[in-house]
Amino acid sequence: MKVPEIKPVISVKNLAKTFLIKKRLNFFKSETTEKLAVQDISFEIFPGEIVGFIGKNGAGKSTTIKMMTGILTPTSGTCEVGGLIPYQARTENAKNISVVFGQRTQMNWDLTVEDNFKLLKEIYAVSDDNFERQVNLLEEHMEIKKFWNCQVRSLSLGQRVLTDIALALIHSPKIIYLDEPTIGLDILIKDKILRTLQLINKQENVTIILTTHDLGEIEMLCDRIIIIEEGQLIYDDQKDKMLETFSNELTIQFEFELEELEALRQFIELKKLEYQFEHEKMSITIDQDKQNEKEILSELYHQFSINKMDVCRASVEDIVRGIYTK
Ligand SMILES: Nc1ncnc2c1ncn2[C@@H]1O[C@H](COP(=O)(O)OP(=O)(O)OP(=O)(O)O)[C@@H](O)[C@H]1O
Repeated sequence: MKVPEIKPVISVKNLAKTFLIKKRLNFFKSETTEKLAVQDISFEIFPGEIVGFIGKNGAGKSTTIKMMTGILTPTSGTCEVGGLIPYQARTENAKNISVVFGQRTQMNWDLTVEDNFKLLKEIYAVSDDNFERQVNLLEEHMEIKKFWNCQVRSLSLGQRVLTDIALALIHSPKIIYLDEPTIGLDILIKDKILRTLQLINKQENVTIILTTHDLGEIEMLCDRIIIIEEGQLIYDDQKDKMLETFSNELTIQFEFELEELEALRQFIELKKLEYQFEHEKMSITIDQDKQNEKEILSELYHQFSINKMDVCRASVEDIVRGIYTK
């Protein structure tokens, strides 16, 4: 959708996955039930897009991604990634993609970081020149050489995830799937990881598919948001469009003089605004479809002694919370 005339790098059509769950009732009998994890999902992803895949626990995100990476075979529908059917051409597909799980590592714990990089170089048959170029690029952005001679088991969680992401980029994949990459990490390392992903995306045009429950991460990194709910795709659009469409609410927070409380309350009720207050701090919500924000702000300033005013529009988090609870 960034550049519609370019061919999609991922094309998913009417994808569905049903799991068969066998439950033993007694020694002789068992019962098989079906779990429809993904139903009739279709979308296309274009080279260089950063797409946030979100949804509640158990919504079907991982199952969809597992079909895109070739780990699972769909029950029906099709999925094409870089011109390949991932579950039919797993080895070929693996050369074009990388998968990073925040909770798990693809590195060998007993080897050093350097040895893990060299091992993957051999597995993906990366040439010496490309290896050097990529290691230098990753050093520039992620300072991986600091841990070069460390055994993986001695790394902290943050250092390990950072190194895992760097390692995932060593064969210059076209697509990188990240599943909760920054879970449990402190704000500094999280920021470093997200900035590096942004840079890699810009410089190398790597397509990024990110699954996370951290909507701040989505807000910072993603161009586009796909929401999955009970196995179905319920939202797919550019992040900016989502903000534009749904952020018609504006919250104004300010401090006021307590003796003006009653007059202020009358003003707010007359304007039919929603409000909350605690001590001398007031928060009012303006629905821009129904109320004129400029007029209200100007009247507030002229009629009351207002201090420290903040105007906040809805964030991706507010909007998604609204969509989830609909
Ligand atoms: N191998 C499996 N066998 C049976 N059911 C499964 C299997 N894998 C997933 N499911 C079920 O399919 C549904 C979707 O699971 P999935 O892991 O795709 O959700 P998710 O959106 O990734 O959730 P989370 O955010 O918790 O990781 C859930 O009800 C889950 O219990």
